[in-house]
Amino acid sequence: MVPSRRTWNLGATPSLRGLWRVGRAQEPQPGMARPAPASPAARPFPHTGPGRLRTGRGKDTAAGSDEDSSARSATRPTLAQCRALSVDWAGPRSPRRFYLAVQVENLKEKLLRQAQEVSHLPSEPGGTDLEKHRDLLMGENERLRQEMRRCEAELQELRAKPGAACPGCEHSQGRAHCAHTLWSPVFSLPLQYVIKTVEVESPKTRQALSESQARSQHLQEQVAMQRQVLREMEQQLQSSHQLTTQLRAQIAMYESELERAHGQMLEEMQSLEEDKNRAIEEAFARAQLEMKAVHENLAGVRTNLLTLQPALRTLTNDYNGLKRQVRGFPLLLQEALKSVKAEIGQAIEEVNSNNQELLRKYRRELQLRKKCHNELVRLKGNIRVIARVRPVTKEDGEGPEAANAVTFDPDDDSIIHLLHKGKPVSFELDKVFSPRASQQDVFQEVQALITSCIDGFNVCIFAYGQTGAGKTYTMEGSSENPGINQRALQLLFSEVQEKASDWQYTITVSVAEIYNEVLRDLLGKEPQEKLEIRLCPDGSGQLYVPGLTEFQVQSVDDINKVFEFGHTNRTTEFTNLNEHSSRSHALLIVTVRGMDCSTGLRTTGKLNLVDLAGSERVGKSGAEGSRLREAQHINKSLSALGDVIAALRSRQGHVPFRNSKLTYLLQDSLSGDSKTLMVVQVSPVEKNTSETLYSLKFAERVRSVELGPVSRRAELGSWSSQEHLEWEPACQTPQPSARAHSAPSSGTSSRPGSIRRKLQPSGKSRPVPV
Ligand SMILES: Nc1ncnc2c1ncn2[C@@H]1O[C@H](COP(=O)(O)OP(=O)(O)OP(=O)(O)O)[C@@H](O)[C@H]1O
Repeated sequence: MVPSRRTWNLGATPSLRGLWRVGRAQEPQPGMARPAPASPAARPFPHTGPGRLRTGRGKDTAAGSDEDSSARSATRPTLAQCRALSVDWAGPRSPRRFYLAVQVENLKEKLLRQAQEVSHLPSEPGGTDLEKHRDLLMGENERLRQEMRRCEAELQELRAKPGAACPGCEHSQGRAHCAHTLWSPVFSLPLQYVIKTVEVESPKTRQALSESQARSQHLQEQVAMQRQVLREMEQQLQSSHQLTTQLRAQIAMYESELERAHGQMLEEMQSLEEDKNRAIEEAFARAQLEMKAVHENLAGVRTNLLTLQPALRTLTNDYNGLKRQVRGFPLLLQEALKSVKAEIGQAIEEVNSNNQELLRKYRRELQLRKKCHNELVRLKGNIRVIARVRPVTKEDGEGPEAANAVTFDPDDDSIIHLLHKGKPVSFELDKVFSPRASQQDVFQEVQALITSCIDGFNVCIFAYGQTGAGKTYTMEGSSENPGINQRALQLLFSEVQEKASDWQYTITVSVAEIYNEVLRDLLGKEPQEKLEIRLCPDGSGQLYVPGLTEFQVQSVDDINKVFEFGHTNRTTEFTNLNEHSSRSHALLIVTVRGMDCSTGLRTTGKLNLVDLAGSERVGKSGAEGSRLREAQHINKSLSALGDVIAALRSRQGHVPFRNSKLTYLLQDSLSGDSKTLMVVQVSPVEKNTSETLYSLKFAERVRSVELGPVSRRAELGSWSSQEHLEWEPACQTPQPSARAHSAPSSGTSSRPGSIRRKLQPSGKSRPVPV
């Protein structure tokens, strides 16, 4: 404890004894050298600091005299030192005075330092240690000040006694302030005491001071922290103050706005109140006006009511009158119905009679159409001859023999030119098809004939020509490019389909061949069986073939099956089919039977599609045996066909149908108003020009037979038997006269190609060259 250290016990502590020795050591001895003058910048007496004293205290006594001598030299102050300390240096430089001055200076310095420390200590209350330390320091200061005052007083006193010599002082003058006076027990004790006290307390003070400084440092840090916290809190408080100020300003603003809004609301309420009152007043005034108008209307209505009452009475009377009338209405209705029924019956009768009339007209028109068609065909020629030239094929070979010998007229499609043995020969037919003509082109030419079959006409289409000239190609064709046979049946199907709403049709087909004048059924179960042609037992004069199979066909598929079946029968029968087919006539007989659903009218038409045997003159080439026989039969049948066609065209009374099986079988399809078309197939190459020449001559001859007037008349009589129209027994309509319809128009002037007829020799047919 610092205060306890202040209890002085001078003789007890070793430190005091050390200090005493130091003090003695510092005493100037006689003969000692003056201390060396210190540098002006140095402290007045630097070696007299506490450290120096402490070092001297411990070691000087024991160690030796080096330090004592230096200390002694140091204790004598230099002139400069004395001046620096404002020591009166007029007399001898007394160490005593000098020490006092030094003491005073040291004390001042110490005092100043401690005063600084005290000023640096924080002045806040609550720091207990700090406060104590400060108190201590202040007490110490006070004590030091007192000490310093005392030293100064002593110093003054020494100055004031110039005559007092100090024993042992080397100077006689100025003894008054000789340092020796310091040695007097009276004077020296307090100083020693002070020195010792300072010497003793200085380390403790310094230690306490350092501790206090450390604590002070710590406290300063804490204080700094507290100050920081305080500053932050002050800032927060300041910002809170600012916020509060702002909020208060806002509240004030809101309050003023509220007040203003309240004022406005009051004003609006007042104006609304005024509006309301005004509206009520206006509504009231309006209501009063309306009420007045309603009253006026009511008065008017009352007046009207009074005037309407008589009208109402009139209406009531009318109503009663109507009621009475309604009561009598059923009677009226019955009467009206009766009269209407009578009218309707009359109308129905009229319609019936009209219908009858229409039916009659329809039938008449039908006959007229048929007549027109007949006339058209007649004008074209009932027997028409066309030629088709096949293209040159590989089978024709090469070289001059395969050279083309046939040319055409670019301006007239009925002319064909043949170069025979270097001579050009021309023929005129109804139409000539070049090798470029397609199957469809040829079919186009014949399809009018085919459709006439649906109307009940008999039609015959022949393919005539030498072997390999293209007869089968034209009639049958290939599956990809079918010929007339298949296209004809397809056309019949489509036509029949179109008329299905009014007519019922059945189409049947038969396939036969004539080989060596033997007729065979290619669809029968016994294809090798010979068939005969007979007259119908019904006395109609019609021919029929007992046992000839007829297949009913309804589609193209059915036709294909029929052809396939016929082909199979032919294949199994003959080993060399191609050879055989060239030497036989193949016939496809299509029968179309129809019935008009509304009139009951029945029709039957026959379409004979004939692929004739090759027309080449085998017999003249010296053939023998079966070949000769075949050739003779072919010759016979083709001659017969030529004769028949010639007879028909020339309208001869007798037509030699029975001269061959072929003409006999086709009799009903060649005579009357039936239509015949012959397609003469022609090979174009040089080697076949002879056969081509004969074929074309035959075709032209057939076509160019002149119709004589006698034949026509005679034919008029015979044609009446060829009527295909049959009538239902129920229909009482008289059968139209076939004669009338089939009669040709007067004269022949309307027939096209009359110029050709003038050029042709008159009518006798010649036998077909075979
Ligand atoms: N217009 C044509 N276009 C192309 N090829 C044809 C034509 N006409 C005939 N041909 C071909 O000529 C060849 C002989 O024809 P096709 O068999 O029809 O003669 P054909 O007169 O019927 O003989 P056949 O009397 O022996 O039956 C066949 O190969 C056929 O394909």
